[in-house]
Amino acid sequence: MTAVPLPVGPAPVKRVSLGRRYLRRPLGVAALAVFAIVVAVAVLAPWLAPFDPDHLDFALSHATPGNGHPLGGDSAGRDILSRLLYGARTTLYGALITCLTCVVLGVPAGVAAGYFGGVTDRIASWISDALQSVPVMIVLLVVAAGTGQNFAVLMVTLGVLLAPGHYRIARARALTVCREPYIDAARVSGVTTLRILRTHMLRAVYAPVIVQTALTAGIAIGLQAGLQFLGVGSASTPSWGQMMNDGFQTMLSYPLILLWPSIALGLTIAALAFIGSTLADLVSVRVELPTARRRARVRRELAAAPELSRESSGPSGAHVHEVADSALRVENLRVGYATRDGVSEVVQGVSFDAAPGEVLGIVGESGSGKTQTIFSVLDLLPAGGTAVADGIWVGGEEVGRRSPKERAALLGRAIGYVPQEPMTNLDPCYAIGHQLAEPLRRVHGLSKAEARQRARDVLVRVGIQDPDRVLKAYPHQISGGMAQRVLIAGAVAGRPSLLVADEPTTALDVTVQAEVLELLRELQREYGMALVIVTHDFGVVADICDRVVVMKDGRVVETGPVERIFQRPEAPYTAELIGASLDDAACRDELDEACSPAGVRGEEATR
Ligand SMILES: Nc1ncnc2c1ncn2[C@@H]1O[C@H](COP(=O)(O)OP(=O)(O)OP(=O)(O)O)[C@@H](O)[C@H]1O
Repeated sequence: MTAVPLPVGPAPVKRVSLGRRYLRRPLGVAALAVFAIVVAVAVLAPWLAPFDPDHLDFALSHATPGNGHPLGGDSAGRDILSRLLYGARTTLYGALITCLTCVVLGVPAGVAAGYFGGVTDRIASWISDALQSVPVMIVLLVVAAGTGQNFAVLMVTLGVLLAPGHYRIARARALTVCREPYIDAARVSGVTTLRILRTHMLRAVYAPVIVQTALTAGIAIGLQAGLQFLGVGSASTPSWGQMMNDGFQTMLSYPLILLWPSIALGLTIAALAFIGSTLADLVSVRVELPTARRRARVRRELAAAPELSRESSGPSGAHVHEVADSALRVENLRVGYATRDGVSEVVQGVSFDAAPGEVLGIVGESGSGKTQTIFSVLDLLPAGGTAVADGIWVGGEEVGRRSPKERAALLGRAIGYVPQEPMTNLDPCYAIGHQLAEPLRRVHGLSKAEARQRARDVLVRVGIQDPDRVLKAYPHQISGGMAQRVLIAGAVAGRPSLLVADEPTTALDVTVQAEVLELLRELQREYGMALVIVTHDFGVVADICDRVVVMKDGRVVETGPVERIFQRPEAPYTAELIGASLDDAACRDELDEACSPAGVRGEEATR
């Protein structure tokens, strides 16, 4: 196999600017090129136009292309090419006025409504709704009649009528951003409201506003042409809408007169629509989903890695049980992400196992690869992540080579999962009862009544005092500790043989942490499950684990029984981690106890 160099550890993420990402989209680049040509034509029209656009030459009336007039002449005998070039000026000038009006009115109003809420939001939203219910064309015709067809006033009016688009986008973005902790932090540290609005809020809305502006420009150009087609606007100013009106009169006998302005209008509106949708794609999709080819490349490179150097990237960790005796066995697991510089390998040949009835802790500092390891076991790696392993066994059966569908079928049946953040893992739109009963019905085929009863029973089992109230409650109506109990109830409701818990206590306060750990231990004993618990805290390991796998930089640095690891850590990194946990949790009795030889829990460290 060819040796492929792998950068060890995750490569730093390079921020690529919106402009550079845009230039990688061929359709977007083509649209931008077309629009740039229209802009250049509009600016350079006086130099490019071969004739005065209003010069009448009756011999040119309905003339076909040729004789120094590449596009021929219109009904009144004017050069079509010259009028088309000058028409681009009118079109873009009108679109510019409309877009500026939308941005100036819609964006500050939307940001203020989202940020301040209350009366400001109600009034601004009411005005926006009212403007949206107004028939645009009729209002424009009335304004045209009332202002002597003043083009600029018409375009400003159109901007006012289209401003709700910008308002809604800015408001929605501001509503999300103003709840972010960094905005609270800015407020608390005394940053003025004006500065928060200017630096944080406006920066957050600029990308969607650019997208909306591109789309609005297309709409404005279309409506403007419609008005000119109806005869609104100065007859002495060349415009594409007017030219279309002229061509429409003689469409059957001289179709070319209608064709040229239609092409110009169609191309410009299409270019703006493609620019808008390319930008929308770029600002809304942050994660690039890997193609099948990219995935295959990562897989090939990961598979090639062990042959490079066993010392630097070979398997790490060890097994202590036979495959048939293990609830979980992972052999030489590698996880990689494709980056511009090659594959970034975030888990590098990790091996470990856990027996039924055993509690295995996977411990390590932040970024050591714990979550990536267990997500590979669950087949829940984020988009872009690829895992390869010599084998993953659950309950003695090899599952690593099964299809994604078969892997998914293990979740909720053979494998239960308790996540880190209880609140974000419960859907705020559904009652707890529904969220617990639904998987039992879908996965285990229970009837509605049976699923509800099973959900109630597990809630009682995880220590919820008033299960009937909790079944009817929505996530925001229960505490974080209760939410974690609910998730534990959901994870064990299907009676799995393996329970995986990812930092299950990190988001909870200290007293609730101890209760949740105790509950996990009890359930694990009662159901005879293997419990694999991911944590960065040796206190948690001391509390409930039998064995521990210590990870650093995507590799296993040490594996062993908890008592041995605490008393005689072999790797200096393990000793460092234990020391840090002791410093952080000076009053945690279990940790002090585990570290003192006298405190060994009776059992000898036999493995
Ligand atoms: N989607 C991703 N794309 C690229 N790299 C990633 C991705 N997710 C995680 N990583 C990288 O994988 C490495 C291991 O991450 P992992 O989440 O497993 O760490 P961890 O040990 O669980 O730490 P923590 O407790 O902070 O989550 C990290 O350095 C991270 O940068």
